[in-house]
Amino acid sequence: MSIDDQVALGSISQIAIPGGGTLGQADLIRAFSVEDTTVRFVLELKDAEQARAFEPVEAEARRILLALPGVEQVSIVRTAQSGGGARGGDQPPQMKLGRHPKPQAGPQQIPGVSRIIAIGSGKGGVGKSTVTSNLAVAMARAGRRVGILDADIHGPSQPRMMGASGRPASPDGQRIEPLQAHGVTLMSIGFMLNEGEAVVWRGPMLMGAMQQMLQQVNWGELDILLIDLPPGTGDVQLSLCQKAAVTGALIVSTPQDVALLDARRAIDMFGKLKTPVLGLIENMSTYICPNCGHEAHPFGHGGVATEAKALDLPFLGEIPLELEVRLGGDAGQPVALGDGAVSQAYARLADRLIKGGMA
Ligand SMILES: Nc1ncnc2c1ncn2[C@@H]1O[C@H](COP(=O)(O)OP(=O)(O)OP(=O)(O)O)[C@@H](O)[C@H]1O
Repeated sequence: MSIDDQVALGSISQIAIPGGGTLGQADLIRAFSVEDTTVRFVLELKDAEQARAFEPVEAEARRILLALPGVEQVSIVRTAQSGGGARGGDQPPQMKLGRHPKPQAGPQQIPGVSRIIAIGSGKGGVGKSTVTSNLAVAMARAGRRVGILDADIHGPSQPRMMGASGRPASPDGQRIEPLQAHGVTLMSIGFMLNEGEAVVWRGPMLMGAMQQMLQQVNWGELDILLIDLPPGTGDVQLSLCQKAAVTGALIVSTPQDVALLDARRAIDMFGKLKTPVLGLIENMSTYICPNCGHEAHPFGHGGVATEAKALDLPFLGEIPLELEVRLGGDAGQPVALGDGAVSQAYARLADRLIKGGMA
């Protein structure tokens, strides 16, 4: 049965919203679409606080839509990407980051966060940040409560990839309110810096900054927090695994030998830090020419699966090389929001992690 999108939209317009009025009056619904049996839309909200307050509205909308004949799936994403107002505009929050770490007895849990997964790579530029943002979106679409901590101090790219340009607020200078983008709770070390500012923390200062990002951010209730690490095997990885109870690490690599060699070093490092490696992901695997459909393998193919086998680690899947991935990343609209081949590859990856109890 085909679903009339105006009927579907109209069915949720009378839902009462926090602060008075109805969803329809408040004009908060964006990108409403109906495809086959799935209804999708974005609820565009002002900030993290409003995004939280709208949880019951989302639940009610889901309930009403699922009761409509023909609707089998509902995907609602709450975003709060714009700066301004209570979130502190375009200035970094008034909170000093990069102080000396507080003494702590071993790795700590983050209150409310069930699992922490670090995403690492040996080599730079293999797509670790792209995989992080898309995997987060895919898991959010699968109904998980997901956060991203962008800890790539040398080149934080999550704000751009997730399209979050505002600044988090820290009203009391002690706690930080993360942003929301595409249904994902987001904090980046990049939000704490002025544009063009370089980070030169090392050793203890870096450890203090990592501790603050983990413990002083109001993460809320999350099923999973993904941590986008800098490439390689440095201080951030060390700080993270010493400060936080990391459930495990995912390693992203392209299939060619040089990348795999570096990936092996990263795997070795996580072993030394006693952080289990949950599996390997091959990025930029197959390239299918959009014009003629020819399949090519610019970086080789299957190298990561072979490596995983040799190291007796799970191979979690491969992500094709596609122009849409880069365009989506540059535009702040991760390709996993759509329905193409790459989005499906991410949905499979998310499903595998969820079914494996890792997310
Ligand atoms: N599957 C893909 N298809 C096409 N382009 C991709 C793919 N994966 C990543 N890219 C592009 O490759 C570039 C590098 O990706 P990304 O920044 O995610 O890598 P990284 O490993 O996090 O890099 P860094 O070393 O800077 O942390 C980006 O421009 C991204 O859009």
